[in-house]
Amino acid sequence: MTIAVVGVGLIGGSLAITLKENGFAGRVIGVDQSAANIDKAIRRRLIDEGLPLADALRQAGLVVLATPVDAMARLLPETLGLITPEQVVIDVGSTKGQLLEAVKAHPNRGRYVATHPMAGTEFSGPEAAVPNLFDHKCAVLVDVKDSDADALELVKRMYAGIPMQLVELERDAHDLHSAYVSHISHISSFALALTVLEKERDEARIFELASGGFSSTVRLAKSSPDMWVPIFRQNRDYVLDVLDEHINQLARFRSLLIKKDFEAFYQLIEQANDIKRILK
Ligand SMILES: NC(=O)c1ccc[n+]([C@@H]2O[C@H](COP(=O)([O-])OP(=O)(O)OC[C@H]3O[C@@H](n4cnc5c(N)ncnc54)[C@H](O)[C@@H]3O)[C@@H](O)[C@H]2O)c1
Ligand SMILES: O=C(O)C(=O)C[C@]1(C(=O)O)C=C[C@@H](O)C=C1
Repeated sequence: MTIAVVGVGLIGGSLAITLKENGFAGRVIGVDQSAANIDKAIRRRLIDEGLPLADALRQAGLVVLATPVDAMARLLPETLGLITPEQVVIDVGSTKGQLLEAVKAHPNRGRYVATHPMAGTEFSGPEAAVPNLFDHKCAVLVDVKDSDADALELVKRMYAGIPMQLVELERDAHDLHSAYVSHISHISSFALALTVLEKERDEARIFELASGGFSSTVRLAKSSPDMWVPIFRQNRDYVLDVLDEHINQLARFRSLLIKKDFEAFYQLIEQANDIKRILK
């Protein structure tokens, strides 16, 4: 099968190379607003060639939208307007509500399957793409009742073959749980990086003293604003909901420190340790 990947960055590039290596894709055409990224993707053999969207759509059985989510909201209706009834379109975006709203009445809505592979890194662009990124992670399929049965079957086969575990969610549940489990961690890490950069003016000390603790909690702060600002714009309400709770929790630690109530501090850490039950 020929696949068109629109947005040949970390996720589009990683999916392209994964599907070529496992034989699902015979040929991958890249589409990207950045000619430099197309060149890099060809040089890294993530894609076979680069073409404009309309040309790529004439050849691809499956189209993967892998741009930031704001660009997707424009590209998805355009792409659905250009395909035949045999072609299938998916997106890999981190938010779903606005995207699904944008195509709810589209005559080709059934050819589209909304997906979210729950795997990634803090890096972006084709240089960051790797083949094993998705192995044994979870792929969320959203509002599957609105997709044609054959389109859904193809997309399930694609993800299951990687292999990934499939989870089905409605759009609101997807955006709420993504805010709670994924999006808040990024704000927390951006804020931590800003905190340390503000307080520790001696950058050499950051480099010397940073060990696993700081590095692991600040890793996500390296993530690109090009990807994350559109996510926060689209998922603002659920992110605000969980951010308020996060600020409350920070305030609890602050208040106990001020009161020198280290017994309660101990209990709070024990409560936090409960996360070990879920994530080993
Ligand atoms: N990074 C992650 O951890 C992760 C994980 C799962 C899903 N996602 C989602 O995957 C999508 C891509 O993220 P990424 O990390 O691969 O980003 P990226 O920055 O690595 O790649 C995005 C690519 O899209 C291109 N692009 C941007 N606007 C375009 C447009 N209008 N037309 C054509 N190309 C365009 C860019 O030039 C770039 O090559 C996002 O929607 C993101 O929410 C990201
Ligand atoms: O591990 C990372 O670096 C990620 O940011 C991946 C991550 C996440 O786990 O929050 C980020 C956004 C996605 O939509 C899915 C996965």
